[in-house]
Amino acid sequence: MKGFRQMVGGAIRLERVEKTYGGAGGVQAIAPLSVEMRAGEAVSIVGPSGCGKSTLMRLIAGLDAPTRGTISIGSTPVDGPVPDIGIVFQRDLLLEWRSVMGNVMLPAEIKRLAGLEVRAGELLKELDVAGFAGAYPWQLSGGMRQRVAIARALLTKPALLFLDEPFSALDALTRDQMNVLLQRLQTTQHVTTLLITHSIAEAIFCADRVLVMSGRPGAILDDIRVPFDRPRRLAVRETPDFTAIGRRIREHFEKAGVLVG
Ligand SMILES: Nc1ncnc2c1ncn2[C@@H]1O[C@H](COP(=O)(O)OP(=O)(O)OP(=O)(O)O)[C@@H](O)[C@H]1O
Repeated sequence: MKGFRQMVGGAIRLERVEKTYGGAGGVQAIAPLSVEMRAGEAVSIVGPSGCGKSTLMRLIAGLDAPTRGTISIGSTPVDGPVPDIGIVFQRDLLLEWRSVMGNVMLPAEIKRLAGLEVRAGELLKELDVAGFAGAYPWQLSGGMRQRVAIARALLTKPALLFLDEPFSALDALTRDQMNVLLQRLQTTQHVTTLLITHSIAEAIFCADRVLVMSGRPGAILDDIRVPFDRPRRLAVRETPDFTAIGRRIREHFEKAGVLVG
């Protein structure tokens, strides 16, 4: 485990990565793209629908191979599924027949890791669902289910946490709560986080850096550092600096014609 942790603990580096589905004449999802993410950094990716955000995440996770270019994590090239990575999707993918604790402990069972019960309990507490450890997913609200999915993703202390539009199906208030919770987790869990979102405010609030993607084939239009201290309160969204970053992102989309203001 320690050796592996060293392997995935480093920076994520993409060099001239391209992805075309379906061979020559197929759908070019990612244009040649180079970017680096530091270990422990929280990065959001925001971009129009179909621009290749999920593709990019799948490539970094090693779940799909680039057509051209290279990806490495630390000093190790990504040439297959990256182990020790927690992934959260829009659908929580909880197993309905398992309790909350049973769902959170699933990665430990699959990887045959013993002694993670205490960590599971701590994560449920940190995510404010400790009182529901014995409940079943169908007894929980959407926001609570997603908290459990995040606890499950973090159980084995992954170096990387990837979230693909995790809060898109939640109501606005619950989504705000989840944003506060995610940025709190990023400071307590010291995990490199990659968040894909359609929400400009969410992208800024949750991250140290926002990558703005163009329409397909996806390229990086802008790379914006987010300067706010942590922990962050929602009120930061009303500050002039936050508004200015939001405007800068929106202008990219307006210029590209994907957002009419
Ligand atoms: N397995 C696949 N085979 C063929 N084309 C695909 C495949 N996966 C994605 N695509 C295409 O690649 C492009 C990028 O898709 P991707 O899902 O990465 O975009 P996205 O930015 O995550 O979209 P959204 O915001 O709508 O979720 C799209 O045109 C999509 O139709």
